[in-house]
Amino acid sequence: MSGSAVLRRPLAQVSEVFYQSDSVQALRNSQVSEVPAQQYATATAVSFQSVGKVYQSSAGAVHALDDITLDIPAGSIFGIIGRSGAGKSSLLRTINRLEQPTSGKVIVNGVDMGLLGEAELVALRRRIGMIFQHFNLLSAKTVFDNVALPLRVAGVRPAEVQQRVTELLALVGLQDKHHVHPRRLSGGQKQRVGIARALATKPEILLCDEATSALDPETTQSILQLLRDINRRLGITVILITHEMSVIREIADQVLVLEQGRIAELGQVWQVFGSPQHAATKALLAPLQHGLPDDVQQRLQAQPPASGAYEVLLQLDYSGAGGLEPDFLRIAKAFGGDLRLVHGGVDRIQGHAHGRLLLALHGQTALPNLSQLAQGPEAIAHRIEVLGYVV
Ligand SMILES: Nc1ncnc2c1ncn2[C@@H]1O[C@H](COP(=O)(O)OP(=O)(O)OP(=O)(O)O)[C@@H](O)[C@H]1O
Repeated sequence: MSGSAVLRRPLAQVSEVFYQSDSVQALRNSQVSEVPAQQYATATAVSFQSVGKVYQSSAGAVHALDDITLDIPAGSIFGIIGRSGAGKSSLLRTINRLEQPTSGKVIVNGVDMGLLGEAELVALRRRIGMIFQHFNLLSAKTVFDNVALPLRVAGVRPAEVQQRVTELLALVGLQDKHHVHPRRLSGGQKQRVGIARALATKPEILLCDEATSALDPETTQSILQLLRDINRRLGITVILITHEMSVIREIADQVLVLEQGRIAELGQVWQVFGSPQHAATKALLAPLQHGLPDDVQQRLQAQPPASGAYEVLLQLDYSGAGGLEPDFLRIAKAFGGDLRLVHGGVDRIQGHAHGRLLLALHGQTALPNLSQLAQGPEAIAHRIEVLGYVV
């Protein structure tokens, strides 16, 4: 049996004892072989069908989720983003039924979560791992015992617990920390323990609740790299919530933008980043954009000065569509040469160039037709705008 075959076992078998002796070998196999992406091309890991959630609070009813309908492809990394209170946690927690929807259905690998009895739910939760912003480790237990806990609760034999935990700690790079207590670990190491623990029962889905929000940027990168690795090597569907667009840009395939409990935007990450439609998406993307630096802003004039030398400040935007990338030779030709790069940058998201360049054009009297330069096969950018004039 291949590793991926074990990992993709249908959830209809939720009442079986999940952990089997072949699982360790399966994990080992799956660690060395990448799972072909096409295997998951049509499968759906989670299907939300008209999901609504209303909390009753002393201040009245809170409509946290409203008519959420979407599918999360199996084997993908799916990001959920939104401002504080948008409903991210509520939605994520309906997947393992930590929250019950008030209306609608959540279908996990074909199983209607709302129909499961308690025993089935316990078994199913072993197939859905979860990691948390504050790690939720047991401080009195060692790293080994934290990771072993879900296996022991599931009745796994000690020899197998030993073997599996050893493998998992090697997988997350903590092979030398078996007997250390969490208080002696860094934040990133604690999250690695959390990830190992979440993977202990060989889940098909990993839920990440602001998993990097308490970490510094460098540690965030290493945890995101680990999550990407787990997704690719083990074929586990990763569903993460975050309030940071940079996290989405780094690892997600698709992104859902929630706003006041509703779907504001949903799509491939490069498309949503390249052409954000909703005000909430634009606001979330703002910190990542190369806005006008203050010193340039202060010198910017709406009209060219009547006399003397000046520069025209141009903004060129790249949305990722059609394979169009900044080509400085063509840009210089289009504007007649005398250009300098003032500010900006381009990111590659899922192979698409996305970003913004601010260029200062010197000594120009007549500009070319900007809308023509942003159209058709000869386009030099997706959008070109004159921001003003700098003396
Ligand atoms: N148990 C609860 N009782 C009452 N209201 C709740 C409860 N849980 C969440 N809410 C409310 O539901 C809405 C959505 O909350 P949720 O935590 O899902 O949003 P979020 O996007 O995860 O927010 P954050 O980023 O701040 O964690 C908010 O208005 C919140 O106050």
